[in-house]
Formats: sequence, C-alpha cells, structure tokens
Amino acid sequence: MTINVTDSGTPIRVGQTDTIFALSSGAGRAGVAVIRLSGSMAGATLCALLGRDSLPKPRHAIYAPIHDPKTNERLDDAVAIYFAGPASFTGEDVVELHTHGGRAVIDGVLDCLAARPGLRIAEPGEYTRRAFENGKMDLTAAEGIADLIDAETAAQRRQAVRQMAGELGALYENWRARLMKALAYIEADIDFPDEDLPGGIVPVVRGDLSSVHGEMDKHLADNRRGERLREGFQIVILGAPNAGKSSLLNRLARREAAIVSEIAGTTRDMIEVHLDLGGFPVTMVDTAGLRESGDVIETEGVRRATARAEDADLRLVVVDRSDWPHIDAEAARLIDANTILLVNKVDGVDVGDIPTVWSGKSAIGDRLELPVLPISAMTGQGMESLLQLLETRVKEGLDFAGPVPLTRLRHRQALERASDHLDRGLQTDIAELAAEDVRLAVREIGKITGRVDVEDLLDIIFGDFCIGK
Ligand SMILES: Nc1nc2c(c(=O)[nH]1)N(C=O)[C@@H](CNc1ccc(C(=O)N[C@@H](CCC(=O)O)C(=O)O)cc1)CN2
Ligand SMILES: Nc1nc2c(ncn2[C@@H]2O[C@H](COP(=O)(O)OP(=O)(O)OP(=O)(O)O)[C@@H](O)[C@H]2O)c(=O)[nH]1
Ligand SMILES: [Mg+2]
Repeated sequence: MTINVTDSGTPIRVGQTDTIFALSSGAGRAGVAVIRLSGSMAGATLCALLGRDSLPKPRHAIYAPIHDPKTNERLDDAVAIYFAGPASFTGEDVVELHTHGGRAVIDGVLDCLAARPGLRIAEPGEYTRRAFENGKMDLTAAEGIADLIDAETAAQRRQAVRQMAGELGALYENWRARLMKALAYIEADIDFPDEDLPGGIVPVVRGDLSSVHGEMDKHLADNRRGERLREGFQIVILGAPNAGKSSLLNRLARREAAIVSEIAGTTRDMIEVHLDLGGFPVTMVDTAGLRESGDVIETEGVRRATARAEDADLRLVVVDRSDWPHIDAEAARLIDANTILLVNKVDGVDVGDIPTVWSGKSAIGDRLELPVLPISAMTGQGMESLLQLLETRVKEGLDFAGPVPLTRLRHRQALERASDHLDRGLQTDIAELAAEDVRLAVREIGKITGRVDVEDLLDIIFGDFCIGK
C-alpha cells in the first residue's frame, strides 16, 4: 500500500486494502469480548453473520445472534455495532461484535471471519495505524494510545491521555508552523528581494526563529521527566551481603519476591518489583550483596548490581546496624547525591546514636549530605518514613506542572537535530543558507508528528502495539 501526503499534510491511502479483524479485548476467560473488523467488507460480513440483508443503523448497538454462515450453527448471542466510515476509530467501516468472552466462542467467531474471502487477521497496531493513515490522528497521538494501554499508574495515565488528546502534537505543530512562516518570508525574499531591507530578510525573522529555538531547548532540558515517567523511576537496593536488602524488597513489595536467608551471598541475580508510589511507577531492584568473591556467579552478580546502580535514579544503601557507621567500601563507591542510607535491623536496639543526616564525600569528591533512616525490614519499623521519603523523591523526579513533556527518545532525537539546524540557521545572514537550515528543522519536526517521511518508521512504531489495537 502507498501513502500520499497532500499539501495540507493529511495522509491519504491509495488503493484497496484488506478488511482486518482481531480480538480487541484481552486474552483469557472474561464476561464479554470485543472482536473488531475494519475495512470495506466489514458491513457485508456483519450481515452474513447475523443473516440479515441490511446494515443496522450506524453507531447503534443491536442484539445480534451470530450464526456460522457456512453451517448455520448458532455460535453466540452477541451485541453488534456498525460504524460507517469515515465516522469510526479507523476512518473505515468498522464492525464491533461484543460476544461472550469464552475461549470457544471467540475462536468460533474468529474462525468464521478467517474463512471469508478478503478478510485477514490484523497485525499489531494495525487499527491505530489505519486511523493515522486516514488522518484521524497524528503519530504522537497514536503513540499516546500505546502508552495509555501500557499505563500502570495514574501519573502515567495522565501523561498518556494528554498526548492521545493531541497536546504534544499541537506543541510540535505550533513550532513547525512558525518555522514554515519564517521560511516562507525567507524564500519570498530570495525570489523577490525587498529594496527596503538592505540587510536582507534573515535579521528580520531571526527573532521568530530564536524564540522557537529557545522553546525547543527548554522542552529538551526537562531532565527526561516524561521519558522516565513512561519507564518508571528506578530504585536500586545496595549493600554488603546479609545487610537485609532482600528483606527490605519483600517488605516494600508486600510479598516474598526474593529469597531471604542468614547465608551471606543469597541473592545473586537482580530481582525487580513494580510499585505504585502515590500514583507514580517505581521499579525497585534487589541486588547481590557487594563483596569480592571467589565465586564466578556471585562476582557476575556484583558486576550487574554495580552497573544497574550506576544507571538508577535513586540508590538505597542498606547497612547492618552492627556495622554502622562503617559503610562497606564497595557500596561507598556508588554513593552520590541521589542516595539514601538505611540502617537496618534496629529492632530491639537503641537508635539514639544514629544521626538523621550523613555528611561525607562521594567517590569523585563531592560533599554530600544524605538522609539516614533507621529501619527494621523484619518488623517494619521505619517503613512509613521511608515510603514517605521515597514518594517525595519520586515525585520530584517525575512530576511536573505545565506544558506537556517530551515522552520518547524518537522525539528527543528529532528535536535535537532540529535544534542543531536552527542553531546553524541563526548564525548566517545569507538567506539561501538560513532557508536550508530552517527547511531541515521543519522536516525533523514533521517526522515526529508523521507529516513527512515516516513510511520507514511506521512498522517500528506500530509493531510495539498489541494485536487488536
Ligand atoms: N467499543 C469500543 N470502545 C472503545 C474503542 C472502540 O474502538 N470500541 N476505542 C478504540 O480505540 C476507544 C475509544 N476510541 C474511539 C475513538 C473514535 C471513535 C469514533 O467513532 N470516532 C468517529 C466519531 C467521532 C465523534 O462522534 O465525535 C470519528 O473520529 O469520526 C470511536 C472510538 C476506547 N473504547
Ligand atoms: N533482626 C533482624 N534481622 C533481619 C532484618 N532484616 C533482615 N534480617 C535477617 O538478615 C539475614 C539476611 O537477610 P537478607 O534479606 O537475605 O539479606 P541480603 O542483604 O539480601 O543478603 P544477600 O542477598 O546475601 O546479599 C536474614 O537472616 C534476615 O532474616 C531486620 O530488620 N532485623
Ligand atoms: Mg538478598
């Protein structure tokens, strides 16, 4: 299939496409399942399954006993909705069958659909891809839908909904439109120089270019908040063997996710649990106790733990009460400003001598003031304070008020290239050179929203979706 882009930027499809179908609700036993069809054969297929010769009124749910058109066997009593294109999710004719959610019902209906000529099962993301190709949404909105389906916490949901509703696309389109306007002025001046502008047009439009450039750079310098909200805030638990790291993980996860034992060196691989802290997604990672060891497996565990700790957003260094204030040298090397010290196993002992702040130096010599919390992973003592502190840190790292943030590396890279082009464009007075740089910047932004040059990207972007979406 080919896609043409009109002058206004709306993609239009050329040529005949298959009618696609898929189970759009989740796999597994459920009360109701939704099977969707999209394409020119959707309506006729509905008529065949229901044994009727006219389409139901668009967008009205009807009671729909479904029969296998070949055998006339009754498969289910369902509900069906017909959407006449272009007023549908994909922009094509769409049919929804709301069947009972049993495996055999779903399989029976899907088998009937597969047997019909011109129908085939949808690829992952193909409905949303068609919606994009039919001009229903831009690429950032389509990516917002993917993020919404993957959202596990309220904050992730809010970000995805804003993107799905088009806020991010609108921001990028605004920049693109302003750059195109500046470009039009420059091009006009190249073709028809204005004698009243002896310095040429570039100094005139430079203010506009530089304000877009400034807004882009501010958007880029966001500490990756939006991207990290999608990925989850990474917290790694570190410390000497037997300090109680796995016990802490289990307490935070409220289940026995990791094996705990009195044997030092119990944990060798990393164990991850996903938590929702005040609506924000957190990945908590338990690691192998840091020590030099003759055991190759344990040594590899320590290497992985160290690497993971270096990439983390926050490090929890667990120290056994009986070792405090000595901090294990391996852990001390990983301490930086994003570290919290936890003195564990304070159950049944006096905590009077444990300070609330630790002052010291990081491995690279920075002066640090880190919070110290006495806890007992065994009894739960100190957990409330710890959870409160973690929630504050996670919010600081991921929360934001104000304009929609950058959410994907794909967008970041295109914007960085656009910003570089503008940088260059702002440094010349020669209209032809400035025009070329602005044109390249416009093109990069157009790739983000999908206005230009994206055919090669679509398989990658929509391949990440689930089938039926
Ligand atoms: N049953 C069902 N629920 C669903 C979906 C669906 O496809 N089916 N969705 C699927 O993702 C989401 C809703 N998204 C939708 C988006 C647009 C249209 C639609 O019909 N759009 C038309 C009319 C718009 C209007 O009336 O204002 C259009 O864009 O022209 C339908 C669903 C979530 N819930
Ligand atoms: N009294 C007391 N014992 C604890 C506490 N936390 C952990 N322990 C005990 O300390 C031992 C080690 O606990 P783990 O959680 O396995 O320690 P770890 O840091 O994961 O150890 P490795 O995986 O070997 O590095 C176990 O016997 C735990 O029951 C605590 O708060 N108080
Ligand atoms: Mg452990």
